Amino acid sequence: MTQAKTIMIQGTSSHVGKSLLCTALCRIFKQEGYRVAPFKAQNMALNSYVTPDGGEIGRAQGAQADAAGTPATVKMNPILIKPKQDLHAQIIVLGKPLADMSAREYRQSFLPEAVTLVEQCIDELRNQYEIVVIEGAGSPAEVNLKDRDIVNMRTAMLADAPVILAADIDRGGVFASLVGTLELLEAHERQRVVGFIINKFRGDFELLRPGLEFLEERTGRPVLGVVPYLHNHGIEQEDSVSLSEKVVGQSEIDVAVIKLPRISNFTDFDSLSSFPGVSVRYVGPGDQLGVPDAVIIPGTKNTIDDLYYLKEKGLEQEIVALAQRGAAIVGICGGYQMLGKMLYDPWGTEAAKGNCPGLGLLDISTTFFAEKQTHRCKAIIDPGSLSWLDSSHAEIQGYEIHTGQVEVGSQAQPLLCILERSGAEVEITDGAVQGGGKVFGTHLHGLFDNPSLLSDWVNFLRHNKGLPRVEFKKGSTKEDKYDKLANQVREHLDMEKLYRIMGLGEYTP
Ligand SMILES: NC(=O)CC[C@H](N)C(=O)O
Repeated sequence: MTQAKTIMIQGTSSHVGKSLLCTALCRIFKQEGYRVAPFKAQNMALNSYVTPDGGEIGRAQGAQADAAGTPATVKMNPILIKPKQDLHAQIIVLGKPLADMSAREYRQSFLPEAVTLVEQCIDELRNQYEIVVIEGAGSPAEVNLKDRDIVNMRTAMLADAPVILAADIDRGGVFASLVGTLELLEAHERQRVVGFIINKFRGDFELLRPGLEFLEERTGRPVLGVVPYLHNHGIEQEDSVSLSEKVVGQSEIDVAVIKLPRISNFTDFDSLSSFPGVSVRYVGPGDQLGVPDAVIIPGTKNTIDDLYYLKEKGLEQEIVALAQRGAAIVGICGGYQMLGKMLYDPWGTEAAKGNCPGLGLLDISTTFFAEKQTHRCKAIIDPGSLSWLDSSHAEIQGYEIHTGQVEVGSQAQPLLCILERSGAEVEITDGAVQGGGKVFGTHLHGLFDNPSLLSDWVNFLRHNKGLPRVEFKKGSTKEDKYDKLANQVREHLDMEKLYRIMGLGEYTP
């Protein structure tokens, strides 16, 4: 059986744009007619993606599979590390939680097996697809971590992948970081590096040219592309760094999202922040909550510890006071659980801290179980639960990632009924509402990615302020965005050289 060709993007550091470059490559090769799969051996992130069969992987590989036009599978990101408490993380293996481990336990008891797992996944993908686009993590030159590397050069060797080193010119130091990274690699690793990509360029190309010549002369390797800084591409990246880059301007509707220490799936609010007239402010430690029109408590890897955070920072009282003044309050997943009266953690699934009273804005109580629910869902909002929702907008989609189970008390009303979970028909109520829809919560992530529901909610907030209705004009689709990204990146890549390096034959534009 012929195995897929492979190409790997590694970086000189984190956040040089590896994920986005891999997404672009997945789409470029798809456009060229290849069957493409993305791969990253191990991710550390709290934003995760639920595969169609209910497995949990990093969001970047999910987006890359979408860009490649293939269903995401757990093999594309077999290990996902979700930091939970300071020194502990939940280790997700092949889409399901394996155990909570300290860094030391991970290294000693799991890493040796991990190599075999990574190898099997790469082999399977290579047997099934024609091209596998592989992403590294951080930098391959962390000499202190070399013995535990499974995600950079170890993966490149297992996949027999040529490696392109990418660097971020916007940060500066690009020549030193590329030459320095090469220098610190072992000879056999260095041989794998076939060229460079200078990413996030926004200067005068003529001024850069001597630098490129220097690089090629000094290292004997080509610069395969100088890719411009791409703004507003609208494509998800999972790094938490990207949250601090989100900028907000002045606008008519002020939505405050509490930036919990273990915030998860903050991509939930991307569509909301693109809605005309809405600004989404992430309120972190030291930021003022102020008097927003709505407060959203987002998902969290650790509801109980993050609830203590709200209490310690005085945010609990502030949010309750805002609710009393009539602000809209929304809780998504962990944030939904926090809005309730009590949270019980009899088995210490979340934290060592046991039970904890919630904000009491919804008459619900949550108990955390060992079993985690990860599903893509179709659901229907209960008629009459949200006074502001047009009844023709009640069918929604979302996804679940939680261990908590909620009981709804008599003062609250259930929000919705899940009708399909991971492809199977079900009938499960979820979420709760009080005050006709002023305060509500649900376990479903991706709620605001339902454009009609989003528009109705924003217009409800506008109505409360005496502002006129606005319609949410559907922007470009995800498919258009991937095509645009691919076209922009392709234009700045030496495709002929890339094809030759990957053994794909002649490139015909
Ligand atoms: N995604 C989330 O917000 C999860 C909430 C909570 N940690 C649970 O597992 O139930």
